[in-house]
Amino acid sequence: MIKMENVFKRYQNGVTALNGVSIHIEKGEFVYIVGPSGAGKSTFIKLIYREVKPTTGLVEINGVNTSELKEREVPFFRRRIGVVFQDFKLLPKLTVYENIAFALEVIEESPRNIRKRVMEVLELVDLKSKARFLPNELSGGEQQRVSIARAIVNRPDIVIADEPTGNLDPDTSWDIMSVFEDINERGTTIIMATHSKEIVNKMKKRVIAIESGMIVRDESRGEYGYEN
Ligand SMILES: Nc1ncnc2c1ncn2[C@@H]1O[C@H](COP(=O)(O)OP(=O)(O)OP(=O)(O)O)[C@@H](O)[C@H]1O
Repeated sequence: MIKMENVFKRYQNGVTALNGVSIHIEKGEFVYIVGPSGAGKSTFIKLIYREVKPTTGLVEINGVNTSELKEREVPFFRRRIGVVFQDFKLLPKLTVYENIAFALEVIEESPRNIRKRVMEVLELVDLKSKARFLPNELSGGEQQRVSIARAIVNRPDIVIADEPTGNLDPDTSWDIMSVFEDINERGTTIIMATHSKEIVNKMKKRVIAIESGMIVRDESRGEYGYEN
């Protein structure tokens, strides 16, 4: 499902963010990406949804070589990938409902289907009662739940999350993690970059550690492995 072979990523300023990465991630896995600041975690995540392309090497997602994608094919490719960010990235003038529906409107789902799917995901993240609220009327954890709902409303095969609990307090972070666990139990692959030692050590999932652009550890029930 996610395959990288000997991937190098060098940015235009000359920084080599990834330095020969090879990895396979299968459908339904839950994977933590850990490592020091600047190690290349975000770059690894961005390669998966084709925010960046490898300089050399192969990145294949759901059988698609991302280097071969044309710009106009990228939106279609991304329909099968949900993305959750540390800073939520909700549209401030749209309600909770509209923020989620937007992801379906752009792919021209029928109004009936949109309503059904939005209500389903709002139920999953336990926010039905706040459907008409604006993002700034919600707590940080609620906003992150909206952004997760938006990421999954297309029923993607893969959800990637870059530091999704980075702006949240510990209790709220655990709520968010249980939402990700629910989504994973329904068969969706989850790839999450995090600096949270507590979360990684408690969850006992696959852990891939990146340092200086290289994979230095890949354990099936791993630990965070750093002091922070
Ligand atoms: N768009 C860019 N242009 C140039 N250099 C970049 C760009 N994005 C990242 N880098 C550099 O690539 C390296 C890896 O960055 P990346 O964001 O992937 O690390 P990270 O492990 O996610 O770090 P953090 O934990 O601090 O978020 C860093 O040296 C960074 O400065």
